[in-house]
Amino acid sequence: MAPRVLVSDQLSKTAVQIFKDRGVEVDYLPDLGKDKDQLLAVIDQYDGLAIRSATKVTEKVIEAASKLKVVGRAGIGVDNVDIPAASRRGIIVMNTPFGNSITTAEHAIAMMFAVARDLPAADLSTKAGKWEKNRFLGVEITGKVLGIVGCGNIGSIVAARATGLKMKVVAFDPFLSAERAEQLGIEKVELPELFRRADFITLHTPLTDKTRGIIDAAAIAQMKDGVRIINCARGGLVNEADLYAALKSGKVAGAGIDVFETEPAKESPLFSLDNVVCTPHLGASTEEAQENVALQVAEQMSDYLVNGAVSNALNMPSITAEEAPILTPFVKLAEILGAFVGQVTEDPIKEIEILFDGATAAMNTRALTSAAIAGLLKPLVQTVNMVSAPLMAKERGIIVSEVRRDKSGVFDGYIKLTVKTEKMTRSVAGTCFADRKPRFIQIKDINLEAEVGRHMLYITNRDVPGMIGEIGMTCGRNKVNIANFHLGRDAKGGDAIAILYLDEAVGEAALADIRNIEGVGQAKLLSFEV
Ligand SMILES: NC(=O)c1ccc[n+]([C@@H]2O[C@H](COP(=O)([O-])OP(=O)(O)OC[C@H]3O[C@@H](n4cnc5c(N)ncnc54)[C@H](O)[C@@H]3O)[C@@H](O)[C@H]2O)c1
Ligand SMILES: O=C(O)[C@H](O)COP(=O)(O)O
Repeated sequence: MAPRVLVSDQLSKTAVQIFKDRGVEVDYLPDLGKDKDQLLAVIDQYDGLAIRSATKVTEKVIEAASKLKVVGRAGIGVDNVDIPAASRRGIIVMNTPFGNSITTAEHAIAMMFAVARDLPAADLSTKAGKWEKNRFLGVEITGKVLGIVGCGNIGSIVAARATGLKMKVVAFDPFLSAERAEQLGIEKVELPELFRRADFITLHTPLTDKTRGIIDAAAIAQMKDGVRIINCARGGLVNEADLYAALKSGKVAGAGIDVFETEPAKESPLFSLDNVVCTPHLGASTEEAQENVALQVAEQMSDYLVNGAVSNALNMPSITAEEAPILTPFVKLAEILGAFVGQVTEDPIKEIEILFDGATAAMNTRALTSAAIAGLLKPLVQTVNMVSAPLMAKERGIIVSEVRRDKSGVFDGYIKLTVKTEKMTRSVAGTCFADRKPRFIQIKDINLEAEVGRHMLYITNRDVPGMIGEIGMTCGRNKVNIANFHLGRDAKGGDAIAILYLDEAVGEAALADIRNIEGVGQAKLLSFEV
């Protein structure tokens, strides 16, 4: 059945055409996202949800979305999506990190000019027939210091535009390297210095616990008298009450505000001030940006729903369309290795080490690791998948580590999973041959070669004569047909394992009979999604 997507925000119709062209059914209901009850009522019908900022993807929406696999944000900010809740349910959240950056940077620059020259107030006054030539005395931006808080995609574009306008740019961003600052022709400074030196301040950070209220009364007190502040990033970065007070007192000469603490912002004390220019979250609203983000989100979501390719996901490693076919059998293998240890290990797992040998070391190991953890946790949490697995492992305090190494044996590449509990360490290794089918190649450091079946019996035993016959006869007596029987041992007469691929699952009685065979240690029925 074709996957089905709901577009619940005002996206360009380009998205609809792309979904259709890619074989995805699509319902275009661009106002539905504003009505949370309606969204809750229909969301269980969809595999994908394409949104902008008006749709709030809350934990409640995610709980109701029984089929949902992907949320696609046509834009950058995902603060309207409960990502931890989505991750827990294995739903990928993706955005389009670059599609509207230029447009938003241009809006910040437009705001700066509008504030510097009182354009909206002058426009209103002129249209009212007042011709107040003496009322509006602006400031030049040439030669002024622009302080950029947050110098990522948008902040960097603003920096480039501002230096072109002959401003002196200083920036505060903990992740801005000295080389990048030099490349941009700007000065990297700490926040207090930026506050002290800037004539204009523009914000381009996400809203996080650290950035909330980054512009408040205490910050404003450190600024130059007559500073002008622009916020085209997120409401909440600026404490609006503190900004209002500073605008009233004249400490802040003007502000350009595109985003508000509460949106839609239908009322605000800021609206009463002439020296504030407000827009209704229009940063990304140009024809070009909206085409870009709609096209990109529809392609990314279709790629995922149709081919399993993942790009720009915020809660899962990327898998490109090119690597998806090569990676898929190894994702399955990693999941099966995880499922093996998850089923045979009875004590709580403390640590997981995933060794990527040879060709597998050059693959997308983050995706493979996620798949291995997902397989391992499945016996405990049925709903876990590659998206939710790393978070769930973390929540359970399991330490995960990856090791990559050059080809070390006869196989071109293999994956080995080792888990540690309080009491023991257990490992399993596997590979995929040219037929793309997963095989176990080592269990508990004992070499063997076993295909993976839906139902398997895992037996540890002493290496004594007659064991194969005993196990075979016991299965036969219990009417269990063996499709394949693989053996391995560490030394003659030492520890051995048998792994049997069965036509159907064995019952408890048969398992008890096998456990009663002289020399058998563990006997466990395993099942794999193959
Ligand atoms: N108004 C709009 O319509 C509109 C449009 C697009 C984006 N946005 C918003 O603009 C913001 C920036 O977007 P972007 O694409 O440039 O994001 P980005 O991730 O590329 O850049 C954000 C930068 O902020 C920096 N940062 C994080 N915490 C910081 C802190 N405490 N102090 C200083 N810097 C910090 C990061 O290191 C990063 O470099 C986002 O909040 C996004 O949602 C708004
Ligand atoms: O984060 C973003 O991309 C912007 O805030 C744009 O939001 P919008 O798509 O709702 O205009």
